[in-house]
Amino acid sequence: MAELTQQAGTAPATPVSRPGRLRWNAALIAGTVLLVVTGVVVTIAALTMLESAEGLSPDIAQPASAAHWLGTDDFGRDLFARALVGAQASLLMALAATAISMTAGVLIGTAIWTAPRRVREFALRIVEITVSYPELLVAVVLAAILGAGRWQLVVAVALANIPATARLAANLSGSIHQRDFVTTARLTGVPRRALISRHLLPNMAEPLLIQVAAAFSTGLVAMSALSFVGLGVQTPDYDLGRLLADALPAIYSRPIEVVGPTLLILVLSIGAMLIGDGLAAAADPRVNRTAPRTPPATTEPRQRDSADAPEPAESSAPVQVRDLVVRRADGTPLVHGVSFDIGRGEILGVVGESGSGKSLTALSLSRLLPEGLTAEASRLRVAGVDLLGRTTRRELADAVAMIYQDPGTTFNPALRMGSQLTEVLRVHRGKSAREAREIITGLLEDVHIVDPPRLLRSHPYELSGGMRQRAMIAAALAAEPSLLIADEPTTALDVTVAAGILRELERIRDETDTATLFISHDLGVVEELCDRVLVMKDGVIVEELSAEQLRSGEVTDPYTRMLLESVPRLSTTPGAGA
Ligand SMILES: Nc1ncnc2c1ncn2[C@@H]1O[C@H](COP(=O)(O)OP(=O)(O)OP(=O)(O)O)[C@@H](O)[C@H]1O
Repeated sequence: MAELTQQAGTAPATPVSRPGRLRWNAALIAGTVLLVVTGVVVTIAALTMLESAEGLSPDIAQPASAAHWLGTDDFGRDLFARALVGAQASLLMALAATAISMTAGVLIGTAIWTAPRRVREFALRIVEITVSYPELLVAVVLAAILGAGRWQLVVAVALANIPATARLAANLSGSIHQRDFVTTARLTGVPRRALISRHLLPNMAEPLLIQVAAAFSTGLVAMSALSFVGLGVQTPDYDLGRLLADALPAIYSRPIEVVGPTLLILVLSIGAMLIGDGLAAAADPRVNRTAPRTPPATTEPRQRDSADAPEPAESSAPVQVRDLVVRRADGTPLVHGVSFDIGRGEILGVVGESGSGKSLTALSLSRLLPEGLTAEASRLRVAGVDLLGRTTRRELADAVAMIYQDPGTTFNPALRMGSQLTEVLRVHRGKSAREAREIITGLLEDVHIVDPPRLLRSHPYELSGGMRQRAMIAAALAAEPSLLIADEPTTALDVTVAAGILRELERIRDETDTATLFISHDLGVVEELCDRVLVMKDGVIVEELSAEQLRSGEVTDPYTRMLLESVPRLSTTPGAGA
């Protein structure tokens, strides 16, 4: 098996998003140097030049000279020192406003995405409405309400900046929410706080850093503007805006008075903008890649009114599905009354063309139907858990585990594999981190990972597609699920790697009691792997076959026959195919 020899650290077969590694570029370096140098200079100035900046002296209204680089004002205060000290005040206020607006905005934005659907839609609308008002206008109104003063100014500008950050955070959460690793985390019952701190925030870091730079730059300019028009810092305090306002009356007679504050506003805001541009340029475009097929929602299937349906036959199978119907919000059925069982240690294949309802059937069993879709059935059970009633996250996690098509989206790119793979054991089984690592190491060995400790130390992007898919299988087995749903688990893998994954599924069938629902387009794979096969078309099961019937071509439905005929076969008969 080709991928077994591939160790962590080699090039991945299927690249996944790779957050966190900052790639420096000219804009980022220039912006950082500009801001850091200015920050250091103004901080030193605030500590050492306070007397020249604020002490009265007889040298009033002096022109620029070696002693006073920008001259002095009408009270004999050194304008260069005042500009530097004022810049420090502006810098600190802009940092405070940025910290407040970013914290509040990110909390609001991520909370919106973990809220119930109606609350979320309402909150998103409110955010959209508030974003439509220009920030500066909102800051002016708030500053007028709060009154003049340093902290009032900080609060006004911070509040005005919150909607933009909240919208960005909500949009980012929305897109990350749809990725498989978040779906998995929800399926395994990861608490909401951990979902936000472990899975959402680390994957939003890059765009949020860019937003920090933008919020700082616009905040600094807004504060300076408000102080300039008299709504911010008041005499005797001063910031850059206040210094500009003080210089205004003498703008024609002594224009040099505006030079210091103007230059410092420019330097600080350009520094922040360069950092923002640099971060945007450095951002790995793959970070925002989303390849979700199954947006999460814990839609609870409804008990179907089965007055005219026949009484379901008693069955001891761990997975029992009767009369499953999945509908759109407008009532249109997408899956029409599907029924099947899966026995212990049995692999049931589901085949059919794209859109035939395979995934929706599987997602009904894991309660992860996309929003807007509802499921009804007269029976929907996995290992005694009635999915038509109320179930806890833990019951669901014990009952069902999923392996997805694209191992590149299955794991959170920001976390090491060890932390993710042990999550279900720590969350559900109450295992200590050490116990969880031991168990998962054993499971990784079972799925033929050569060096489990090394894999546990790696980030997902350091692994090949085959290794990630094996790790996904190990994580799924950690929950000891009664039902394993494998939704086209080999589609994104090359043939050799795919063969290894199929062998793992066979091994699970042979060595455990786990029932497997194996979804595939590929009838060739299904006839090799599965014990039984359901053929779906337009949301209906058109035929159910044993693997033997499929192999020998004993099919009755024309659609199945057509699918069979489309499977390429190698003939070993001499002369055949010539
Ligand atoms: N969120 C949704 N809203 C509305 N219709 C949907 C939604 N998800 C799927 N459908 C529709 O339901 C039908 C069945 O989709 P499903 O994803 O189950 O098909 P599938 O057989 O798994 O296809 P594929 O092999 O391409 O994954 C399709 O017609 C699809 O367009």
